[in-house]
Amino acid sequence: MSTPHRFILTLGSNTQAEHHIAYVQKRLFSFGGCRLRCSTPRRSAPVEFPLSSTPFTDVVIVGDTHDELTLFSRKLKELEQEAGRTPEQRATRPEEIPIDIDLITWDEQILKPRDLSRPYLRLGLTELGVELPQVP
Ligand SMILES: Nc1ncnc2c1ncn2[C@@H]1O[C@H](COP(=O)(O)OP(=O)(O)OP(=O)(O)O)[C@@H](O)[C@H]1O
Ligand SMILES: Nc1nc2c(c(=O)[nH]1)N=C(CO)CN2
Repeated sequence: MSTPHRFILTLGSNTQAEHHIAYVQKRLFSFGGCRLRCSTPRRSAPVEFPLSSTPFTDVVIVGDTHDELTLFSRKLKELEQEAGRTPEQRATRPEEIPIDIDLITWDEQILKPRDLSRPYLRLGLTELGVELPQVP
């Protein structure tokens, strides 16, 4: 079998966070051929989010999968919608984030450079003993 791809992702929620994060974690664990390790959920003030001052809860997940990037990204987008982040919800209540799934890295690629300095990501990675890929 091919070498698996290694990823780091974050789950963030500012609305019924415990419920939405638990739901998405359970669904992620049911993805075939995907190994995961999760940080403890952490609450913190919103970063770069002018729409609301409600705290976010975030979980950092590291894992590997035999899926290719396009398929894995599509599964995450579908899961986001299944968990309540539908186009309708985004349009009508943009200040509510039931769940935001952000794929931060894929093997050595940084997909979301903007998120790298966020404290919730740093703290979760430290807890998991994982370093970010080095930018050349
Ligand atoms: N500066 C901002 N001003 C207004 N809304 C923002 C701002 N930053 C984030 N948002 C809102 O937060 C949501 C989550 O941001 P994020 O960058 O994760 O985008 P996304 O829509 O989930 O797309 P992606 O697929 O890139 O993750 C956005 O959809 C937007 O509604
Ligand atoms: N603390 C924190 N701040 C954020 C987060 C997040 O998950 N946690 N997500 C955002 C976009 O969805 C914007 N700001």
